[in-house]
Amino acid sequence: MTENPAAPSFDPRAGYDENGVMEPKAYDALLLASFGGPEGQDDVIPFLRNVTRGRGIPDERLEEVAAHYRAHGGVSPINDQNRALKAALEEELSRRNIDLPVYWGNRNWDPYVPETLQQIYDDGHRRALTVTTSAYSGYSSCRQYREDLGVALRETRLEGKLEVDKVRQYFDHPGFVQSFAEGMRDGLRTMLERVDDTSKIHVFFATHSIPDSDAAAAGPRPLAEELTRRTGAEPGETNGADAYSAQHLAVAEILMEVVDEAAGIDWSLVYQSRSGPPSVPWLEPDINDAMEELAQQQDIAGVVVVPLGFVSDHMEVVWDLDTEAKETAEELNLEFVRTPTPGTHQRFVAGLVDMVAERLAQLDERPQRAGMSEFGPWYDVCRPDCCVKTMRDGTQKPTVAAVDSEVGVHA
Ligand SMILES: CC1=C(CCC(=O)O)c2cc3nc(cc4[nH]c(cc5[nH]c(cc1n2)c(C)c5CCC(=O)O)c(CCC(=O)O)c4C)C(CCC(=O)O)=C3C
Ligand SMILES: [Fe+2]
Repeated sequence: MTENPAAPSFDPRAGYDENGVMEPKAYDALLLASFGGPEGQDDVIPFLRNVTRGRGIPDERLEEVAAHYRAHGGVSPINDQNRALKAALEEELSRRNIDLPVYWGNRNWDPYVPETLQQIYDDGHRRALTVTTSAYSGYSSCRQYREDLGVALRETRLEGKLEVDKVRQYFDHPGFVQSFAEGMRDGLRTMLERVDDTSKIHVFFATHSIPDSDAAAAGPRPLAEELTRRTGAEPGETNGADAYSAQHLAVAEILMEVVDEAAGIDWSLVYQSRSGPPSVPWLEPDINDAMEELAQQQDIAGVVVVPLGFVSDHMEVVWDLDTEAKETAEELNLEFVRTPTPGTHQRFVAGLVDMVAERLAQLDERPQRAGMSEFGPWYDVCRPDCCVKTMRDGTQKPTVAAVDSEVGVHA
């Protein structure tokens, strides 16, 4: 199915409405799609080559990143976290008497997405619903997953045989938000025991930096245009003027509101883990720079870091926050508390299963679509050109789960 991005027409046979809400279907498999990570020293460089495939990241940068993995025995914590999440999803599905087998496939390491799709098909399933370990809109966090699924369907020749849809981005789903809220409560209590003056505490909401151009392309075009207008930003200017940062700011605001311990405490959204050449602008400020500037400007004694952009404690959390940002705090004589990621928090897992259950035609009762911010609940089926990125050779990859998807539909 092809859509004209300028004037999308909605084909009622496609099974979704003009708000991108997909009608329930009889899905017969659930795919947990994640990033993947190395499981030993020998995996580190091949893994990094996979991640940076076709993007010309210099070897020096790969070596720099490799060092973070090397220091942890060449093992990323992400795979064990996904095994635990898969088990938790299976348990929650079974608790609710939902009969849906769960499969796991990664973009960059074994088990890879194409093999997993083949396995799903070989096991006799024909309609898979995907949940990714990524909550926000953007190329890396949404579209790249949809592309990898689209490319995998072509590669395995399962196009037209296996239908693949995806659960919407869930940044403002109550399950995701509540798991952060609980961690923030505990983290702030710990901080308040060390620093008894709230004016000397600052909350940093930390997320993955992305290129400004990816941020500007995140989400549907009309929303990006509206945000740019609303914030009075210059074209290309970010931080609230693009869907990626606006979604984070909206969730941060909700958290500051629902967590009583946060009353009277200042906060800001900061970024981490930037890569790529310095000539390409990425979202700023970096958490370390922001901490230094704050310490210069104000009488500050402690920082609470909420890893708002991350679903589990993977390498970018344990290295860039728990190692580097913590060191910066120590140098500046600041107390440092990093609050938990959702991981396998019961509210988070139940929230993911709610979003799956909403989509299942075989259930008598489906949960309401929930979303706590003005942006949610997000689209089940992405808008035309959502989070688009044109490849270096000028082509675009096939995607699933969007109105302009050509694969993954009509099994
Ligand atoms: C938005 C976002 C998420 C969250 C959403 C999602 O989950 O997808 C995410 C997750 C992750 N990113 C991860 C690791 C890496 N990300 C890299 C590179 C990049 N990430 C980017 C963005 C994101 N990344 C971008 C714009 C690049 C630039 C290069 C490119 O255009 O691709 C590189 C290459 C080396 C480097 O340049 O740093 C590595 C090794 C791991 C695994 C950690 C572990 O092993 O525990 C995870 C979960
Ligand atoms: Fe998207």
